[in-house]
Amino acid sequence: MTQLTSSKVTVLGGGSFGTAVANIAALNHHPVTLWMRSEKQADDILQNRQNSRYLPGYRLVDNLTPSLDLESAVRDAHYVFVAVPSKAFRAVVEETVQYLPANARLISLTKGIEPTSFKLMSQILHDLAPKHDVGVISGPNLAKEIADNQISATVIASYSQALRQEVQQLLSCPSFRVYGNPDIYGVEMAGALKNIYAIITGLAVALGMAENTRAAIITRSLAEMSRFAVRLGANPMTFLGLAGVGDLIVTCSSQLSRNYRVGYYIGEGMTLKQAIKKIGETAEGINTLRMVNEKADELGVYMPLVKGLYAIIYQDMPVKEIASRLMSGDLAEDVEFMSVGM
Ligand SMILES: NC(=O)C1=CN([C@@H]2O[C@H](COP(=O)(O)OP(=O)(O)OC[C@H]3O[C@@H](n4cnc5c(N)ncnc54)[C@H](OP(=O)(O)O)[C@@H]3O)[C@@H](O)[C@H]2O)C=CC1
Ligand SMILES: O=C(CO)COP(=O)(O)O
Repeated sequence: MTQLTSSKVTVLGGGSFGTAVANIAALNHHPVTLWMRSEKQADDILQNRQNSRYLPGYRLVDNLTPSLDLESAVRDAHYVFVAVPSKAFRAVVEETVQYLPANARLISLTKGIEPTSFKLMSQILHDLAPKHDVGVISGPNLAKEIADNQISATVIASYSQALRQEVQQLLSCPSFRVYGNPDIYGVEMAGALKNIYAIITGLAVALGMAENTRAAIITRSLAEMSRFAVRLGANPMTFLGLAGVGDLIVTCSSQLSRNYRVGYYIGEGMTLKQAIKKIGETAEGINTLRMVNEKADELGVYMPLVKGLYAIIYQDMPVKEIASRLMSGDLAEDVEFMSVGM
């Protein structure tokens, strides 16, 4: 692999993950521009070297520069990472493409699915910038732990081997290791789906579930999400890697996960609206749940955990009734992607 020289990196979206990834690239001595829409947050970074709204207490490297001007942020970028929530993704990229240099690589950091089209973020990038190489980063990557330089690993997925290798070099450092995977669809789908199961686990923890229960939920979640994604074309092996089981474990275990906290607060008795307001940041799993529930019906894929959470959140069904339904479904084999248990 050839050594990557200093490259201009731009990250679109100054939330927790955009800021954390921008800081890693800056730590690796690349000049980094972090584009955001809030003047207050940009000033905060310039003056205090921190993003107090999303990553309070973490010092940002000096060669990370905030910007409010999309054109100048993107104009001479080699790598453009997009880290805005999925509901804003298309609009932000639509505005960006007019300024993109011809050889710029586009990489999504977003873990969600576009409503109505059911497109993943890389598919939106392909739609809007068909001549550009596209990639996706996904894995067990809680933003605060990355900002804290805790040892973490992730996956860069792209059909382009050159892009995969470049991004591996761009972001790898002593606390962050980047693996490659050509299965862009599987990696991206895994990142979107695991948010649903984090909500379920958070809810179950708030209701006092035992450790056996958590292990059963996580494992059956993995079977369910793989079954769904494989039906749509993903490689099942991807789900045994960092972007699959890795991200599922961390998001179903940590209070740092916003999706897990949504479930936890609902388990404590809040309404969905109250839980979202309390978190005040992006929790993609809520919208993903609605879309996947509908798509599972359309495709005829068996997804009892998705169905159960949907019934609890959107149809006011009591958790006890859903749990007892899950435990009395048809008995099935364990280790098989198309199994129908739980
Ligand atoms: N946080 C994490 O640990 C991880 C997050 N991700 C994924 O990254 C994506 C982004 O999440 P994250 O950074 O955590 O989210 P946050 O909620 O922390 O921040 C969202 C950011 O997007 C900005 N934004 C929202 N809408 C727009 C818009 N229309 N135009 C411009 N900027 C906009 C917000 O700006 P403003 O402040 O002005 O509203 C804010 O800077 C999500 O899909 C998430 O799943 C992936 C891995 C880890
Ligand atoms: O994707 C994440 C960790 O990999 C972050 O999860 P949340 O969006 O639930 O905080």
